[in-house]
Amino acid sequence: MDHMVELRKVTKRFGGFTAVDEVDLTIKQGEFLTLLGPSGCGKTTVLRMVSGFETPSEGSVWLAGEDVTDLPPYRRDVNQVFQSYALFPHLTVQDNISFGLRMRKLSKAEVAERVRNVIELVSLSGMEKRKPSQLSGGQRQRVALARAIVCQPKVLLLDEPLSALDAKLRHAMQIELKRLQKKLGITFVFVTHDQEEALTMSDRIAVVNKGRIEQIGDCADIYHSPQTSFVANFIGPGQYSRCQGNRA
Ligand SMILES: Nc1ncnc2c1ncn2[C@@H]1O[C@H](COP(=O)(O)OP(=O)(O)OP(=O)(O)O)[C@@H](O)[C@H]1O
Repeated sequence: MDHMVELRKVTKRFGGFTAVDEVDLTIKQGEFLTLLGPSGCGKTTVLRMVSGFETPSEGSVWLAGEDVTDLPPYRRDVNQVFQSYALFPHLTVQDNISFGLRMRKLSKAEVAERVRNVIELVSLSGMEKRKPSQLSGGQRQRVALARAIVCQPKVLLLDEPLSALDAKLRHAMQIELKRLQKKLGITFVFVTHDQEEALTMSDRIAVVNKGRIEQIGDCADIYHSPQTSFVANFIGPGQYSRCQGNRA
């Protein structure tokens, strides 16, 4: 199945307010797709309809060719990394990461093996017994990421996952995250309001404004051929070097 995530004419209203307005979006298997737009434009609401925490007012949501519009979150093969990380403070790194697997009733040996692999993948070896309070921001972010990928979801949703990090660490994690995504082949739907971050990481970018997708395309499309004045102004000059780094 080439189309991993599909939104068909999805609208979400909160009372009389339309937060998401007839959005059509198709995301390919293994793609890194970023929803980019200013605060309040509807990015998180789109993500929440993919995860199932929000139900569309109109339209349908499809995952791997299946209409999941009416399925609850736990029946969807997606996982999410939150801005706040949402780690359990009383559990060690190891136990935070294995939590979801233990709920799935896998054998102890299999859980241990998967956790070991993923800890190595996100460079947290040696930190297994620490609690979140004994970690730096970047290390906590890695735990959150490890916890999300250890269950091997088909789709990973990331809502501003790097926004709590300082600029230097943030840039390092952008590169790291992109590398991991390619290696794992998981479809990523990434939310940010940061143009530079979107250009650095994405295969394609959907620019969102007032609940609508204004334009969707790869970095070069968005940067060189903005189709609306909103896209042109929002992307702004001077960001293209990021994009070229990404294409290498
Ligand atoms: N449960 C809700 N009830 C009422 N309005 C809501 C609800 N959730 C979101 N909204 C409104 O819908 C709009 C889109 O919100 P959303 O969180 O999707 O934006 P966003 O683009 O993710 O913004 P940010 O970058 O600030 O997180 C906002 O105006 C918000 O106030």
